[in-house]
Amino acid sequence: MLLRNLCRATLKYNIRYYSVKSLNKSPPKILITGGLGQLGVECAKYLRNKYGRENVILSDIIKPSKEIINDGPYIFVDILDFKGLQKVVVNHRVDWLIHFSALLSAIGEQNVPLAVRVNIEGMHNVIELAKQYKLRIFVPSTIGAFGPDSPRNPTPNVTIQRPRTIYGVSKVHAELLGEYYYHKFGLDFRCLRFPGIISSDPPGGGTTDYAIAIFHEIIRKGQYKCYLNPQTRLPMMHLKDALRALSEYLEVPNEQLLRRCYNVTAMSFTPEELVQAMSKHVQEIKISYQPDSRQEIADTWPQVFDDSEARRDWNWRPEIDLDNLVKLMFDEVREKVEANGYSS
Ligand SMILES: NC(=O)C1=CN([C@@H]2O[C@H](COP(=O)(O)OP(=O)(O)OC[C@H]3O[C@@H](n4cnc5c(N)ncnc54)[C@H](O)[C@@H]3O)[C@@H](O)[C@H]2O)C=CC1
Ligand SMILES: CC(=O)[C@H](N)C(=O)O
Repeated sequence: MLLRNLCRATLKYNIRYYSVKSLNKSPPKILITGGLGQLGVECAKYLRNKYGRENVILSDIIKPSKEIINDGPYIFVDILDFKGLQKVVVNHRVDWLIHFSALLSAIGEQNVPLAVRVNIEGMHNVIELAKQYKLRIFVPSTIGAFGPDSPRNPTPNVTIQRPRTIYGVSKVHAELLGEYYYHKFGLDFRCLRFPGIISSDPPGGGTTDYAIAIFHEIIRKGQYKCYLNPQTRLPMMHLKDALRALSEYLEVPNEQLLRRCYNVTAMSFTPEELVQAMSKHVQEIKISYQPDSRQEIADTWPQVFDDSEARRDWNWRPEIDLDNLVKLMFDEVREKVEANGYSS
């Protein structure tokens, strides 16, 4: 089954790749903002494989490691500096902008003024820039763009959105602004609402982070104190599926898209179910539960995400289920922990 899915994905990928080549189009020049976070580094690797090393420029306001520099082009870009952004787009002849810079849900609640600046003012800058230079712009949204008034199981693509975090508010603002610029100015705005993304890299301060931290803590110490209740169900996806979704979505012809914002997901699980799946790989897991302020956020978010519109319009299909995710995470995190040592 997995093999069949992989073959189907490879075939699809090749067809798309061939279609770009056969039209004799040169690959797009892509700029990723906020690129040194959980998603950006792997996203750059993924897209460099597809479009060429020099065509994907990673940027952030953080000093990069040697590995980042060796991987491909990296530059300083502060999304709050409009002139600086203009200079980069002009000098590097950017075609596509992938806008990752943001403060996530939990960290955003700790510094609301900064979240307003980065998530809302930053969005104003990049969207104006994309309009001025006719860029294709991708902005990720999130399950956090929904709130207590939204249907939670399942949460459809179009429904009530009344989030209670500044992160969610800023993402609804980004979705609406993007759709407005699309209708008003013809801007090629594309947005996927992601669930919690799981990978071995450190997450940026979200509500779904437990599902990453638990692997690091169990491998290092054999125990984990979870900040969510055992029955808190949230939609999730492995990073590999998220990057494939992003990359496939960016290549869909405009006329095929009936929306500019799509829900995508792969699975939903609770901490309890995750522990159960993990227990097939380790002898003993000591887990305790001590809910904190993130529980209140999780209680307002979707439990099951309905991504049927993405499946219908551009054939979105996740490939990694819970058991595969757990296996991948054990392999990836073990490798990291062994490379960096067990104490932290
Ligand atoms: N990780 C997840 O589970 C999900 C992520 N997303 C979205 O995907 C995007 C990327 O997420 P992550 O990589 O997890 O976030 P992250 O928090 O790991 O990385 C965000 C990056 O933004 C950068 N940044 C902050 N202020 C900046 C500024 N003024 N100029 C330029 N860069 C700045 C930070 O240095 C950081 O490297 C975000 O927009 C997030 O909302 C959406 C749903 C799920
Ligand atoms: C789901 C997200 O957007 C993020 N991981 C968060 O928990 O804030």
